[in-house]
Amino acid sequence: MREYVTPRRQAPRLLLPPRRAVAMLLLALVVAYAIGWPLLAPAGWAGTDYLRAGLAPGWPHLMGTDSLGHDTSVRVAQALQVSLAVAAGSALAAAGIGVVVGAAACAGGARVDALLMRLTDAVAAVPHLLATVVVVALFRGSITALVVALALTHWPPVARIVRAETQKVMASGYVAASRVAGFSPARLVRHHVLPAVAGQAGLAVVVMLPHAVWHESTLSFLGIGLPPEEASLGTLIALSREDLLLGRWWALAFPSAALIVVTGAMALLAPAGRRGPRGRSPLPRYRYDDDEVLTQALRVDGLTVQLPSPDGRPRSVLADVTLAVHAGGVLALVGESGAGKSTLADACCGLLPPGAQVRGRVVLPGTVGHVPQSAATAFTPTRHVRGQLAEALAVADRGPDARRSVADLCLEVGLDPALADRYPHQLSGGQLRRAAIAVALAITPAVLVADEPTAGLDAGPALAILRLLRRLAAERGIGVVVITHDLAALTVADTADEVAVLRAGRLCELGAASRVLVDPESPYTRELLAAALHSESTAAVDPAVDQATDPAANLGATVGSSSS
Ligand SMILES: Nc1ncnc2c1ncn2[C@@H]1O[C@H](COP(=O)(O)OP(=O)(O)OP(=O)(O)O)[C@@H](O)[C@H]1O
Repeated sequence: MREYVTPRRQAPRLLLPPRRAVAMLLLALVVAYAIGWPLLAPAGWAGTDYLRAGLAPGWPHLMGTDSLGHDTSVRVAQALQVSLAVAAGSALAAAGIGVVVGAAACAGGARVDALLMRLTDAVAAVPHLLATVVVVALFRGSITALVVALALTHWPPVARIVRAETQKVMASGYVAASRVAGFSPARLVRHHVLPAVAGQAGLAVVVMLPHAVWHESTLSFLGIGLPPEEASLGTLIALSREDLLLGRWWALAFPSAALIVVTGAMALLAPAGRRGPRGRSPLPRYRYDDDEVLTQALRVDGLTVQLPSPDGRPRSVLADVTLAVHAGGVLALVGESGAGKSTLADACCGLLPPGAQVRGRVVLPGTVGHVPQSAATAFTPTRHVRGQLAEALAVADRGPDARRSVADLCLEVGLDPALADRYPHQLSGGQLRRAAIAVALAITPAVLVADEPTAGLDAGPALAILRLLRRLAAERGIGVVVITHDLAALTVADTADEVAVLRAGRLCELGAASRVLVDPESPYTRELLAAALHSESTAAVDPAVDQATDPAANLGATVGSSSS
């Protein structure tokens, strides 16, 4: 027995994760110190004054003074100005070059792409520090030379990411739809490519910032960056060697601390991978209770779900939903678009999005199989279906089904096993649905939740899918929840035992299909039925088509017979 209860309210979401908020605060303090302190400090503190040379930290020179009498706090602030300018300049320039090269490689055709990618490989193959040393040696002592050198040696990763991201976006269905709608190339770039690439370019800038600070410090420390009289973290650390011999530890300690703080804060700015809201998995927690005997395959008790709306406030999507699915039975979940059907399916499968607030419970005696609304999302597009089915069989604890093969699974869902050697996009809509059902069945679920398994299919194939689910429920003795808009198909064939009608997140009718579909109590169900029975799809149900698309008859279907 597994029970899913999430009664806890989640804390309101913060604008920024705490780690990045701390990084922003630290950086703001560093920038304020770097810019503000040289202006606020007494005028003479930045100049040479042998009378105050080598003073230890104390009042009024809190960080002490160096061997020429410069106040260390002012020198460190000036050095931070240089480091921040070099870091920001080189990171922005490298990202800019990378974006231009990556986008040009995508837009310029195969030859330009090959040429630019070979150039990218060549630049990436040169050791960064060595290349930077050569460029800086030609223009010694110039901040501009440092920025140019760092930018010229650090753009290749950005170019590669931008090229890959642009290729992915250009191959996507929404760009194809925009092309068909007549979008010009410039509009495609503005609407689709730039928003996708902007995030990666921004990330590249953030990652490059601390890297550039270290490079600048290293070069100046080695004496090939900025001249010694120019304050930079690298030159201050290099000059501190002599002070250290005289016991003036502060000459090394404060520039080093500034270097660690500024690079640490910049590194913390980069986003980390997240597992869910504030690092927690969005999957539900299950509680096992073997003593309780559950007669149903799935039970939902008083489930209330709130999802975050765009303004961040929770919005009620499901309210106090209670229903059950019997083993071997089919429950059809119907309702208008936006009623909350998919949210209920997601709650049963533990797929609610981060930030969802849940009350009530979902009780399952075993595992749950999920057939997603878009069957293609059940598969990795770059791998054959066979490998993915085999993987699903291998990872599942299948008990008595342990010896089943991919072919058995395909035959069970009425899919020609030969079709499993194709990529997902080489299957028709109906074939892909069957393959997605096969993946869900591979784990031998106690309950199968199929979200709109008939969406986009003609009446015949849609009916065949509903009949397949009916047969699976009976043969396997599992509970099936089928979400559908297709009330016409439900009324034509005996495909559901019970029907639950959702309206605006509330259950407005629940009962035997033979009653609800013939003599509904709720006026809303009557409206839904009337609309469905007058739709074109009802008229299109042709017994001959239905027969031809029956699971057994579907074997051997060709790719060209796409039905969606
Ligand atoms: N991730 C989400 N965050 C916030 N709101 C969401 C999210 N997903 C869905 N919603 C909202 O929840 C409500 C119910 O959506 P749901 O997808 O469950 O409806 P549905 O009945 O399955 O609709 P359809 O039949 O069109 O698929 C909708 O108003 C939708 O805008």
